[in-house]
Amino acid sequence: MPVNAAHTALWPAPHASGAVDATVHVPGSKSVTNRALVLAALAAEPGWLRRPLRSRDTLLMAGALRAMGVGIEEGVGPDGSGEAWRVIPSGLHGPATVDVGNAGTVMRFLPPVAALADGPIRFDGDPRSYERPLHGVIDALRALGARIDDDSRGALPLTVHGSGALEGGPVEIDASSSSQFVSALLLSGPRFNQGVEVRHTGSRLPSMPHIRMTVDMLRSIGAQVDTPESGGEPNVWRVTPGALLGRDLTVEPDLSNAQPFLASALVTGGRVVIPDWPLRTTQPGDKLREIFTEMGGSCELTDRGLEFTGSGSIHGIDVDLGEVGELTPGIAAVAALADSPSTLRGVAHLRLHETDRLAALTKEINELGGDVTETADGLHIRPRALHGGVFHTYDDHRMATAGAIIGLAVDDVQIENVATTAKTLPDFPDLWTGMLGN
Ligand SMILES: O=C(O)C1=C[C@@H](OP(=O)(O)O)[C@@H](O)[C@H](O)C1
Ligand SMILES: C=C(OP(=O)(O)O)C(=O)O
Repeated sequence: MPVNAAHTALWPAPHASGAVDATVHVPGSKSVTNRALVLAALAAEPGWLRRPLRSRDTLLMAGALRAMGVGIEEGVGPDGSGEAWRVIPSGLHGPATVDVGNAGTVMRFLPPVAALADGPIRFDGDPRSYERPLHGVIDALRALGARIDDDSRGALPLTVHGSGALEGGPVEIDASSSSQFVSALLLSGPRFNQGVEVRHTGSRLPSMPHIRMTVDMLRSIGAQVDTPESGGEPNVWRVTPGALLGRDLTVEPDLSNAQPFLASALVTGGRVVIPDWPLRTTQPGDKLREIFTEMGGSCELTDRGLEFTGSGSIHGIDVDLGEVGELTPGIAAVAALADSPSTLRGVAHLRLHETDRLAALTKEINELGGDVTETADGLHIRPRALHGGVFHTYDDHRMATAGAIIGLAVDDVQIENVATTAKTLPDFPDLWTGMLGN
């Protein structure tokens, strides 16, 4: 394989010379953008998506839907303001090839869409995508009537032989390795002949806010969804078949990508404002208001956005992150700089994320002089004086931002392949140096 210069490049993580005081406009949510694209593509009429995130994961989603026949055009929204995509649904068809990259949302949300297309849709992606769990989606689709060739591995690469429709109906899955299995089946459910009834049979289910996001977004375009929270059975979600409306949706800022900026206020005893922080949201990043407050900050939602202030001290935390697993790398980075130990629990499934995040965080923080140990389902972090060195990212955007957080407080930290932040936040290096006033 040719050596990719971007991969080996080292980015000197800026050291903060004083308390940060900045307003940071964080681009749109990956999870909202990719759900909105799928739902708009399945709708009965065109829709608008304003302020969509433009990053590797969302451009892969848009490219895949275009390959299946969906129109996604650049434009300004109906009110004339802001960048927007106009999504024009059409008869989904193959043959087509989908590159999922290493995007969980693309590899899991699109096979059910492909089952509704007419013709074969081939799915392939980065080497890591072959290792990420997909069996829940594949097995469920087969049980619901789809034909899939996957070389019996239950993983990528695979081909979905769509026949233009899917019977649907009740299905059992074990989604303990990824909530995205549930979201994937629910998102396409309104277009299955019988809708879908998903029953999760595993002992635990991570990332519940992301399932709530799926349900909320389905309901907002006219789908009928019964959930455990709306009086249904525990662990059962039911989507009624029906047409989806074309919507005009403005994407919220990505609150998980706001994390490193908020962390900078904690680490430097400074203040950061994130404009357009939603008052009500299903994004897991909203939990940062609570977690980072417990770790020593304070926050206030004002008409300027979320104003977050660090006190100058960082406290350790004992917290179950099972609902908000994608926040783990950033919390681990802050915890490594705290005045007391931390225990992060409930995140065993992170071993199958972009990289094995528990192993990667342990190794990289320890190589800077830290004292982190892996547990069965998380990390113990005992803060120690850290020193500079190379912080490897393993093609994981959240490892890169975690390293940048540590670099604020520790001299001479170099981030290998900071360009991997393009997965969800291509502007990260510029936003980071801009925030620091460089
Ligand atoms: O549905 C989504 O948009 C996501 C769900 C979560 O996945 P897992 O349940 O696999 O952790 C999360 O970690 C990921 O970043 C985004
Ligand atoms: C786990 C993540 O992404 P994905 O959507 O690829 O699962 C993440 O963004 O932290």
